Amino acid sequence: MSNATEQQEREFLAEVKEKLTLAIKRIDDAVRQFSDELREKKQYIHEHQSGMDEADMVAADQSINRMAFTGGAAVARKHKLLKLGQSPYFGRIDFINRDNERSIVYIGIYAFADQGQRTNLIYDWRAPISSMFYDFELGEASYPTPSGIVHGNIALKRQYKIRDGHLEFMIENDVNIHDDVLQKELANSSDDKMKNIVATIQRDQNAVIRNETASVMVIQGVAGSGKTSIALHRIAFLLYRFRDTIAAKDILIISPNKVFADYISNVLPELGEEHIPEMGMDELARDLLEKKYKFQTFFEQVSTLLDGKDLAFIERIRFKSSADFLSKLNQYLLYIENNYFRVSQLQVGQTLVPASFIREKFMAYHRAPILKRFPLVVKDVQSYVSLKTGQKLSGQQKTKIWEAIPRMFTFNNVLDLYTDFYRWLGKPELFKIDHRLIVEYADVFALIYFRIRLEGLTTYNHVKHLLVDEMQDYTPVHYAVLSRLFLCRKTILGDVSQTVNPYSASSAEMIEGVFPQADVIRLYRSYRSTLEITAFAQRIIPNPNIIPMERHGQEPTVTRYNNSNQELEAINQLITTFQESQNRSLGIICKTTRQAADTYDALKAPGVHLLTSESADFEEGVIVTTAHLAKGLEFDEVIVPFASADTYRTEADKQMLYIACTRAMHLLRVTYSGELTEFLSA
Ligand SMILES: Nc1ncnc2c1ncn2[C@@H]1O[C@H](COP(=O)(O)OP(=O)(O)OP(=O)(O)O)[C@@H](O)[C@H]1O
Repeated sequence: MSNATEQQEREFLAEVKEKLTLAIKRIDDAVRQFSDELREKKQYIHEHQSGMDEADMVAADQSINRMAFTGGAAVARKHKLLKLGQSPYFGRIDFINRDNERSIVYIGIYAFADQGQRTNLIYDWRAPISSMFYDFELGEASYPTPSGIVHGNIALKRQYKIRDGHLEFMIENDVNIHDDVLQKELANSSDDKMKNIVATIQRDQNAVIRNETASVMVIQGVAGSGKTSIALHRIAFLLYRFRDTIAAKDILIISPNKVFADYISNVLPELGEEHIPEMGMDELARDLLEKKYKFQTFFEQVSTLLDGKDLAFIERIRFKSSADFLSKLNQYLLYIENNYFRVSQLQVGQTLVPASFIREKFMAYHRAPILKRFPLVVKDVQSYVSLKTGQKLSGQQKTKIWEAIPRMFTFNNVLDLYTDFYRWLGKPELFKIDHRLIVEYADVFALIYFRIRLEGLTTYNHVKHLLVDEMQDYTPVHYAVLSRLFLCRKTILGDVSQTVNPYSASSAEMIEGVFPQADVIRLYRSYRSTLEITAFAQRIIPNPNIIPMERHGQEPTVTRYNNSNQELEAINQLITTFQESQNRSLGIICKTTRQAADTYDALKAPGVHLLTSESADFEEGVIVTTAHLAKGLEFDEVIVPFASADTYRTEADKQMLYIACTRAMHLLRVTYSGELTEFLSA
């Protein structure tokens, strides 16, 4: 790039910064004025309160609220401008349209306009025109607008890295794009929160982020393909694109655990959006079962699986995770509707209510959940009787009808019907409920499904977009529940290779079976790990379709120690080395909760944290945890201890090992004593 060009760019940056400072000052002045006015107004009301009637008070209140709201919006705007001051923009395209008009489009996290000249100095990355930055190189380009597609040419394309207001570097994209900047971004060390990727969103990712039409979008992406990042950017995009109809509070993220929720909590605020409501699947279950049943959590189910080999337990899980299970549940519901309402004629006083009348009414309410039809049928029977007799019913007669009708149905509570389902199926052994009445995790969503179908549950109508991460962990029954409760658009993402329970994993195809209208997107490029780490993880679970980034680092190591004490000593050494390095996060990822707790106790070094299913935050530094909890997270360095044949034996263990290794961005070390697991010995 010529010196003159660079000079021009530096001048432009200085000008933008100056204008930002001015805009911030204007906001400060306005906020000061607001708060003065607000104070005066309050003072005035206070002094004149006695002379004001109800209407005056309401009007005064409203005007105060309005002022406070405007003041709040000004403060939020200032916050954004301060952020822009740190890094005003990251890209530029010069677009020449068919009328030969040139638009210079600088792109940043938010838009910023020059008030004086009424021009846009910086465009929001989500603006229609900004999409060309991600979608095109130099030459022909186009972008969609509400009034049609605009065609033209990109004459110039640049990328910038501006940090703390200083231009660190600038790249002219004449040939191959993005890669330099992307490489630099990926080489950075990771802290305790997920980062935004607006400056380097890739083309296939951009298509997912900006998709406006899909009612259900299923993203199957390999480890580190940016699924979670993309889903969050998609939310930011939708909030921008549909800002008149969707607000942050209308979105719900269903996340696997609190730590993950904490880990991703930064991305949307960084993009200028408010915090999005979030909920765990277990939390949702607790809500829907209204504390009527106690149940095993998903985390406990996985721990039980990893601890031993209870074949019957596995069999129960396997069956209840199948699409066949869902269809059997549906068949049973149809069966009881047709067979369990055993009507007989009912005598009320002198009147005989014919069985056919009662059945006909029961069937006529086919839109209502079965257990909710009885009160409706009762009302009809009452009307029938009073019409026949020409008299009002006595209290006794009413009671008789209220008791008799529900009794015609074989069962009238959900748990009894659910138990009966297994009898009907001829497999009563598939339902186990322990003496403390704790329901197994595999039954939880089936029970909820029964509640929905038999009793009806209110839907989450206020939610306008649902985001479900780690889709592979949920079964057809989960999705049947979600689709009945959330009638809104959905983004569902995950990776079938990263399941923590191989007996209940769902693929994109299976989810497509539940949502036939879904757009299914597959992502194969992996960004997180160095090529060496990705190649290493491929030895555990090969995926010929994965496309690793051309980013190199140290070859992962597999080291044997004579015993676990020596192994722990070596890990202690590695922690010291890490603490002296530039890297900011180190994950020591074990298979089981017990191993993680023991390792943590044995290490007891300062700055080492234990992450459990109870933890709420993801802390920077050294973290000891399990593969299950580390799923979705990433670390600069990862140590996978105890990788012996004893620890990693089963299919479930293999998955855990894969998840553990794919958490590493730059450095991976595997340690063991005894014999190495067969999953790594090939
Ligand atoms: N376009 C991109 N530019 C810069 N970094 C990216 C890009 N896409 C992904 N990344 C980075 O790759 C890493 C993995 O992203 P993310 O965690 O979203 O992937 P994922 O597919 O959800 O991973 P996993 O399923 O393995 O948990 C993150 O560090 C993210 O910042």
